[in-house]
Amino acid sequence: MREICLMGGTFDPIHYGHLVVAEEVRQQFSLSKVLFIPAARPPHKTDKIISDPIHRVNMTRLAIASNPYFDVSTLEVERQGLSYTIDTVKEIKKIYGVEKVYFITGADAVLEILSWKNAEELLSICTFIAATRPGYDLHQLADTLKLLPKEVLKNILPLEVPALSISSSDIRRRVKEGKSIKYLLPEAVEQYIFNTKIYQS
Ligand SMILES: Nc1ncnc2c1ncn2[C@@H]1O[C@H](COP(=O)(O)OP(=O)(O)OP(=O)(O)O)[C@@H](O)[C@H]1O
Ligand SMILES: O=C(O)c1ccc[n+]([C@@H]2O[C@H](COP(=O)([O-])O)[C@@H](O)[C@H]2O)c1
Repeated sequence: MREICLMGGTFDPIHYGHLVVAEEVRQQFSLSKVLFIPAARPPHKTDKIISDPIHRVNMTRLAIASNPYFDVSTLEVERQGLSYTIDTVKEIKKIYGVEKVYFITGADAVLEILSWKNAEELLSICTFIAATRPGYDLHQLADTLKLLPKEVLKNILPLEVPALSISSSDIRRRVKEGKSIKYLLPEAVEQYIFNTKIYQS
């Protein structure tokens, strides 16, 4: 394998927004593997209450089970400290011996890329695929990205994906309010959420 694509996220829970983006990227870039990496401690969410990583890994495994190109890595869950992407990309390169690493982010996340740990180094060893999500159209994204330095810009590829207005926070809120979450995420994940009652307290 020469290239690998990573999809990092809190995945609390994973939903069809994540899955559609990953499948679209896999197809458009003809990739043989997309690795979903649940972040143990997402660096920009230290003030937020996040479900136990075990639950988020379990849900991610259930969600990707039917796609032979998708896999889950527990690398960040096993690592101590905050889940910095630079550390993950370096580790992945070592483990898989790949020449090229892609990292999928939503357009909202990529606009904050310069605040990530060692952003310049990260952008030199990894290509970011910035998927447009609802509210962030591609033209608006391109205009904003123009503000970034040229060296950074060449390693960020904006990509239009079928827009799904789904977010994990909305799903958690719906569960708390006793509303339906059907068709927002895979049925196995929906069952897991109801069996474990993770979002009900
Ligand atoms: N509906 C969506 N379409 C495209 N990208 C998405 C979508 N939802 C999340 N993403 C992207 O997937 C990555 C992981 O997202 P994350 O696990 O934080 O989910 P989230 O739905 O954004 O969660 P929350 O609502 O709790 O902030 C991020 O890069 C985010 O921008
Ligand atoms: O490395 C960083 O500094 C960094 C800062 C913010 C987010 N990230 C990563 O970006 C991915 C999406 O994060 P989030 O918080 O939107 O779920 C996840 O893999 C995080 O670990 C990484």
